[in-house]
Order: sequence, then C-alpha cells, then structure tokens
Amino acid sequence: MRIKICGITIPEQGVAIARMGATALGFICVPTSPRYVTSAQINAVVKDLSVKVDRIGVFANATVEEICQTVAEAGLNGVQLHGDETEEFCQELRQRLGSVETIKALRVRSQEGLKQVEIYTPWVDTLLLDAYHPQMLGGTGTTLDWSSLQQFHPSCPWLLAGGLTPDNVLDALNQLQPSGIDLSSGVERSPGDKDLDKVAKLFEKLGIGNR
Ligand SMILES: O=C(O)c1ccccc1N[C@@H]1O[C@H](COP(=O)(O)O)[C@@H](O)[C@H]1O
Repeated sequence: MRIKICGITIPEQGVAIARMGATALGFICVPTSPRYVTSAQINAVVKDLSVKVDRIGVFANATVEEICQTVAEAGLNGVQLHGDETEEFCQELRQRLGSVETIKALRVRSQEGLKQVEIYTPWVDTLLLDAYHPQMLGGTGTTLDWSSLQQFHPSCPWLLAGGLTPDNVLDALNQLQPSGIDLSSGVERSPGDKDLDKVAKLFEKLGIGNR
C-alpha cells in the first residue's frame, strides 16, 4: 500500500520519514498554505533522500505553466491537483507532463460529489479523496464518512486522505481498501512541522519497519 506523508517543509524530517517507510513525500505548492514550500526548499529535501520515494507537488488552481515549471525545478515525479481543476485541465496537464503521475484530489461534500469521479478517471493516473471544508482547501484534519465509501471502487487507483491519524488509520482501513493513504496534519506538531513520534507510531500500527 502507498503511504504518502504530506506537507514536508524540513529536510531532516523528509529524510527520516522516507527511511521510516513512506512511499511518497508531499510538498505543498499552494502559496496560501502555512505548509507552502518553494522549489528551492523542495530541492533541499530531495537532494538528501537516500531511499526511493515519490515526490509529489500539491497544487490548487495553478496554471499548467506554473505546475510544469515547479515540476522541473523541484525534481517532482507526481502532481496532486487539489483545487477546482477541470477534466480538460487534467488532460492538458497530463499531455505536458508525460510520465509524471497526475493525482486529482476530490474534496467530497456529499455522495453526489462522488459522481465526478468517472469524468476524471480517463485523464488522471490516481484519484485522492479528501474531506470538504468550507474555508480550507486541504490539511484540515477533517475525516470523510468512511462508511459511505464502502462501495467506492473507481476504475483507477485511489488514495484516502482527510484527517487520518495513527489512532484512526486502522479503523479507516478496516472499512475501505484504498491503494494508499495520505496523512498531513494528523502527524504534525504544528503546520509543516512533522512529529516524528507520531509518524513512527503510524508505521508501527501499519506493521511497517524502517528501510
Ligand atoms: O496541507 C495543506 O496545507 C494543503 C493546502 C492546500 C491543498 C491541500 C493541502 N493538503 C492536503 O490535504 C490533505 C489532507 O490533509 P489532512 O491529513 O486532513 O491534514 C492531504 O492530501 C494534503 O495533501
């Protein structure tokens, strides 16, 4: 199962989290976020990584040009679109990015919102479900109603996000079988400052040892 730890801002923490067993590190490229990092800051993390780990940039309503520039500058191999990007936008971006993974995040407000899923699947590699929050785009710590997702079986891989913590992750995984999980605020001391004890507890709960 993929395990993405998102909102990395501090190089030593990114390196430690990758060693603990994360399969992906997420970098918030949304300027309004308290977890925002520049390409130079992402490079400072990526250059010290000694294990293979995906490097995902999180964008919201950025332009294709802005995303492609950051991907090239920061050495990302995946992008997560967390805003109101249309399926046409995903199609254009995917053509431009070639082998870089495209992940479309859907902020689920109701069962009705899940109907959007099939319009995106032809144009993205992976879907991500996050909880809807009226004021914030992401990193909210709000959980989805997992029981309502038990029939969610999209035709492409998907990541479960939204308010996951070391304490509730097994509960979520007992109800759902996502291709991966994505945690941010649930393993933090404060926005962008990861709590390595919480991250270690997460991997312990998942039965994953250091790499
Ligand atoms: O984390 C942020 O600040 C952020 C800002 C803008 C878009 C997405 C953001 N984070 C994403 O939110 C989800 C879930 O976070 P949490 O576990 O509920 O704290 C995750 O996919 C992050 O990539």
